[in-house]
Amino acid sequence: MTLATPIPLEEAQAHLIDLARPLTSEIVPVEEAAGRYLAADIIARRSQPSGDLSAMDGFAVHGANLAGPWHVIGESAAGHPFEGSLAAGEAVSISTGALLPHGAGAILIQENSALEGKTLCLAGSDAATSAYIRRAGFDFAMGDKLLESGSALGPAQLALAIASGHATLSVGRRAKLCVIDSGDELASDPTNVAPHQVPASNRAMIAALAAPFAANCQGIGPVADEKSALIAAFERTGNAEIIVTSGGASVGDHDLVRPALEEWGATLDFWRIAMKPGKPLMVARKGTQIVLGLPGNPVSSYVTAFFFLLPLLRHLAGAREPMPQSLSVPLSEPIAQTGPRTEFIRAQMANGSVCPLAQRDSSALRTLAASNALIMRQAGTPAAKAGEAVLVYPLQNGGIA
Ligand SMILES: Nc1nc2c(c(=O)[nH]1)N[C@H]1C(S)=C(S)[C@@H](COP(=O)(O)OP(=O)(O)OC[C@H]3O[C@@H](n4cnc5c(N)ncnc54)[C@H](O)[C@@H]3O)O[C@H]1N2
Ligand code: MOO
Repeated sequence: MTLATPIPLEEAQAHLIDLARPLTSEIVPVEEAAGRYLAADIIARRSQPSGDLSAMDGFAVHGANLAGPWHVIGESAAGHPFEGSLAAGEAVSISTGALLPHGAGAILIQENSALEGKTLCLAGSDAATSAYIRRAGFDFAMGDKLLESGSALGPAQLALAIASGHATLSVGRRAKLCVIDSGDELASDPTNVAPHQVPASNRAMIAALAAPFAANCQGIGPVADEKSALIAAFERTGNAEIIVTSGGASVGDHDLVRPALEEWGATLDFWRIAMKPGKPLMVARKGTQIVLGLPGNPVSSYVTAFFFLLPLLRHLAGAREPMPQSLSVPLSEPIAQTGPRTEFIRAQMANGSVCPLAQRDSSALRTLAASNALIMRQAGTPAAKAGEAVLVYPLQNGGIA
C-alpha cells in the first residue's frame, strides 16, 4: 500500500508496528540483561526474605515481655544465625538482616538498650517492638509473578530477578540494524570538507540513538546519488533486519531512494506523515527486511528515528510498550499556533517547566544538541501562553524514562 496523502503520526506508528512481529527470544545472564525486554514472566523461585529477619541492629527478645529485663544468651549475625531458641525473658544480640531465632517476637534497637554483663534493660523511650521484624515472604513469595513478559529491564528489575532466584533470563532478541548515508554532497571525513559538501552526520546520530535497542549496527556510505550505487548498498545489508536510510526521499530529481528500493525489489508501504519535521518517510519491505527511509535534514532524521525507528526496534525486541513516553509540562514561554502538521519543537526542560527554542529549521543541529525534550503540538492547535501545560517528550533513553 502506498499512501500519497499525509497520514497522522499515530496512525503511521501503529501501521509500522503492525508490519513486524517481535523477534525470537534468547537466554542471557541477568547481569547482561539491562535495557532488554522480558520474553517470559519472571516467577519467584524463592521467597524474600526466606525467614523472619531483623530490620535493625539491637536485640531480638522473646515476645512475652516487651519491657525487659532479659538475659542475653547469644548472637544472631547476618549470615550466622543463632541456632537455639528463646525462652521467656531471653534475648540475643542481632544485626540488621540477621535471622530471628525461634521464640523471638520483638526487636529492641541498640539506641534504646543498656547491656550490663548478660543483662539487657530498656534505656530509651521505646520498648521492644515487632515493627522492626521483616516477615518471611513480605517482599515476595515463591511462585509470585514478579514481572510480566514485555517488561523493560533496568537496574531494579535485574536486582529483583537475582533476588528471586534467577541467574539467567529469557529476553527478546534485538534486531540487527544497518544505517546508510546517501547523497553526493556528503563528506565522509568531517576534517576535510569542500565548500559544496556537508559532513555526513546522520549515520552516527541514528546509530547512537538506536544502539540500546539494536543487536549491532552496520554503517554504509556515504553512497552516491546513483540508483545503481543505492541498489548495491541495499545488496550489502546482508542479514540486517532493519535498514535505515536518510535523505534522498523527497521529490527532487536526485531523490533516488524510492526508485532504488523499488528496483531492488522492495514493496513500499507509505511515505508521507503529517508531522513537522519529518514529512517524507518511507517504509518498505523486502522479505523479512524492513527499510525505513528517513528524511535527510538532520533534525528530521532525529525526530523520525525517535518516533518510528526506536518504537519499531523496541517492538522487535519484545517491548510491551514500545512508544516514547510523554509528560504534561507548563511552558516557560508562549508558543505560536500550529499549522496543518503535528509539530515537534526542540525545547529545554528544567525545574518543572519547558522552554521552546526559537530555531525551528530542520537542519539546525546546534538547537537539537541544546535540547533535552521535544514539545508536541497537534496540528491546528491554537497559540499557548506561558504557564499553560503542553505535551513533552523527554529525549533521554530514547524516550523511555
Ligand atoms: N519541493 C519540495 N522540496 C522539499 C520538500 C517538498 O515537500 N517539496 N520537502 C522538504 C522536506 S520537509 C524535507 S525534510 C526534505 C527531505 O529531503 P530528503 O529526505 O529528500 O533529503 P535530501 O534532500 O537528500 O537532504 C536534505 C538535507 O539533509 C542533508 N543530509 C542528507 N543526508 C545527510 C547525512 N547523512 N548527514 C548529514 N546531512 C544529510 C542534505 O545535505 C540536505 O541538506 O526535503 C525538502 N524539500
Ligand atoms: O519535514 Mo522536513 O522533515 O520539515 O524538514
